[in-house]
Amino acid sequence: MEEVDHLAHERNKAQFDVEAMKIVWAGSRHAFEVSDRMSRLVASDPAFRKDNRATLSRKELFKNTLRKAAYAWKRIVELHLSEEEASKLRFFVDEPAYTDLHWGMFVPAIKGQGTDEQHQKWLTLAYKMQIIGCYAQTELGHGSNVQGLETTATFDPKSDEFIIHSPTLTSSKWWPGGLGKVSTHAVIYARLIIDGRDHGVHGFIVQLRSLDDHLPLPGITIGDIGMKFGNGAYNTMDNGVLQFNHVRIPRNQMLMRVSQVTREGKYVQSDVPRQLVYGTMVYVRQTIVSDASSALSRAVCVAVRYSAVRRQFGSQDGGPETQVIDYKTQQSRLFPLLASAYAFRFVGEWLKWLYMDVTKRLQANEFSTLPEAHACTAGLKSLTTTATADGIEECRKLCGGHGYLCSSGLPELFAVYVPACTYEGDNTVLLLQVARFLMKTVSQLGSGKQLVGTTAYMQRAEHLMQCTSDVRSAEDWLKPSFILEAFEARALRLAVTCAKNISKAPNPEEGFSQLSPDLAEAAVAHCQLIVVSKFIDKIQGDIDGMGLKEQLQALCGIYALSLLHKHLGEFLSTGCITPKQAALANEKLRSLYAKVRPNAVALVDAFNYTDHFLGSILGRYDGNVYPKLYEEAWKDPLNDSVVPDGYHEYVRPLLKQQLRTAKL
Ligand SMILES: CCCCCCCCCCCCCCCCCCCCCC(=O)SCCNC(=O)CCNC(=O)[C@H](O)C(C)(C)COP(=O)(O)OP(=O)(O)OC[C@H]1O[C@@H](n2cnc3c(N)ncnc32)[C@H](O)[C@@H]1OP(=O)(O)O
Ligand SMILES: Cc1cc2nc3c(=O)[nH]c(=O)nc-3n(C[C@H](O)[C@H](O)[C@H](O)COP(=O)(O)OP(=O)(O)OC[C@H]3O[C@@H](n4cnc5c(N)ncnc54)[C@H](O)[C@@H]3O)c2cc1C
Repeated sequence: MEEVDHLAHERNKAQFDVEAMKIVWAGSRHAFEVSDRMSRLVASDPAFRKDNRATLSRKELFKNTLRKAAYAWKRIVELHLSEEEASKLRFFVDEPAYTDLHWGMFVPAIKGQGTDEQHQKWLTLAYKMQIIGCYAQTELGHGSNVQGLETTATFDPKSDEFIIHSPTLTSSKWWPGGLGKVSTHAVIYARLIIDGRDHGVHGFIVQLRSLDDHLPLPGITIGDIGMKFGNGAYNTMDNGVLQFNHVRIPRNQMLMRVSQVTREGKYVQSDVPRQLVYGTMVYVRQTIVSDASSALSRAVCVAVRYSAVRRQFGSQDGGPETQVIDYKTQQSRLFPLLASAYAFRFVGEWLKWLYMDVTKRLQANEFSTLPEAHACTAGLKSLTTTATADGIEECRKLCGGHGYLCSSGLPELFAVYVPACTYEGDNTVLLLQVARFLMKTVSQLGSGKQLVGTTAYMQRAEHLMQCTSDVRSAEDWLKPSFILEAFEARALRLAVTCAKNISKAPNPEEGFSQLSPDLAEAAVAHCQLIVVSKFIDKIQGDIDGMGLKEQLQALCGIYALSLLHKHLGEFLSTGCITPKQAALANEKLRSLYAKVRPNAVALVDAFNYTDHFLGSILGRYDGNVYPKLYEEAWKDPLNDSVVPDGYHEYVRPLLKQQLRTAKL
């Protein structure tokens, strides 16, 4: 049967080269080709089927994930895939698994905090998956407060070993992914105790399970922590609980790049800053920002395509009804999310560059950019995951009732995504880290210290503290200099106000605590400025292809001006713009929505997602929604029989009783 493209009329309207945009989205032609090849490989292999996840029991679901992970690894080895290809393959398999923690945290923790000898021994095994590792930091009693962890690693000079112990219930490791049922090893974080003295939290490699029969080693109690939010979703992961009862490990299993314990039990701190113990988190936070653009773009792709298919009201003379994407309210909710997906993509690219830069410097023992890398990764992780989780839920609502069906793909996407606001650092806790960095920076203003990187704008504090915007027409709001100045002035003024108020408190810590809600807002303003400025940088760089720049400029304007609209109170109360200028911004925003409207479907096509990856009937490429929704309903196990299980036990007696009552 000939396939009909129900969205062809939308695609024909596009005013830019979609194929060229696919390359901009992917980052380069090479990245596009790898991504395209891997997505097709996964989509065409029935072993990676995922449409039944919501109906499987936890045990079936988990076993299915084990099968897929093993099969994925087999394909990676058979096809000699590079690291880049393998990680794309994993991405398109689209199912959280223990392998994420093995490759995403266990390996990076050893790489970042281990010595050359430790790399030699452990990475060799880990790269071949001859051991499987996880990252066991969080405990039942402490997650955010890493310094509060209670697990102990006590040095025993007699045997040259550490004794790993969980002294309390709250010291049980709790949450690590891959720990519950699969990992053979873990990097665990514990307090280093030597001769009764506590040297704080350090990382140790500990074997948890036998490599022969997978049973926990003596002294180790281990299991899964139970069902999590949503059907399918993150329940493919075995988040675990772990207790140690005086478990001994050799001294050389402490990760010793940052500090060492000698044979004599002497604690030696190297020149490397202690904060490198937190280095794995910096790495993962950076990857989470790119993941945010993937998750948001996926939800937006579904909502845009479906909004173009769905029609409600407005039929005249028997003509077709209005496509819901033509309602201005739909556009004002949907297009800022489309713009955010692009914005997060570009800031994610930049953050990856920043991370690689700081890593190179660290290798050369140059640590000066570490605080900024920490602030940027923490802040952008917080900003993008909050916006993405909220955005996925908004996309579900944008799809009306059908968005609530699992076959829309959106409920599972939300359930699997929303813990990103908590893991790898609670989003509020991370904003307060950014705020500390900002307060330090503000305190250095006027000291003559050169500010660089993302705080360089504060160098112009004298101007930014008193300037008023020169915007005179709606068109002015498209000029990068006007947008940047408004965002810079708002961020700086919020930060300076916080600093002034803190200085009135009895002491800085008390002041910081009292002001923390305002500080979190100042941190958001600073992070939004980073995203806006990186979007502008991207457009000002080399972008080839018919109409691409115009579309990206429109999206950048929508991203910035919709934020301005959302946070209008801050822009007005800090005196960065006037009410008249706010009205002009709104006027511009409306015209940008109109500009994006004919291109909306093509702008989501540029994500190049296969129907397999999207996993959504509403987001199908061909827009053939209704027949497929109808077909899908009949596949539900509840429709296996016409009369449901339980009818004879529970429904029929009820009906009979009502009949009797009726006769009475
Ligand atoms: C299929 C086949 C496959 C094939 C292969 C294919 C490959 C597949 C690959 C797949 C890939 C998938 C990716 C992974 C998936 C992830 C999944 C999710 C997993 C989630 C994991 C987790 O969930 S894992 C636990 C994370 N748990 C936190 O996230 C705790 C937050 N809590 C803190 O992070 C600290 O506790 C907190 C608050 C800073 C206070 O720290 P604190 O108590 O020490 O107190 P302070 O605030 O005073 O900080 C003292 C000074 O340290 C500075 N500083 C602080 N942090 C710093 C830092 N990171 N770097 C530098 N500097 C830092 C600070 O700026 C201060 O500096 P200064 O003194 O100069 O001011
Ligand atoms: C799906 C999932 C997977 C995970 N995987 C892993 C893993 O692989 N390995 C691992 O080690 N951990 C893992 N974790 C744990 C995760 O890192 C922690 O849950 C996270 O760091 C938050 O810590 P918490 O649970 O202690 O939250 P809490 O700190 O208890 O947060 C509770 C509330 O208190 C607030 N709060 C806390 N401290 C402050 C403060 N100083 N100021 C203001 N407000 C504050 C928070 O904002 C939040 O609203 C995972 C968690 C989840 C949900």
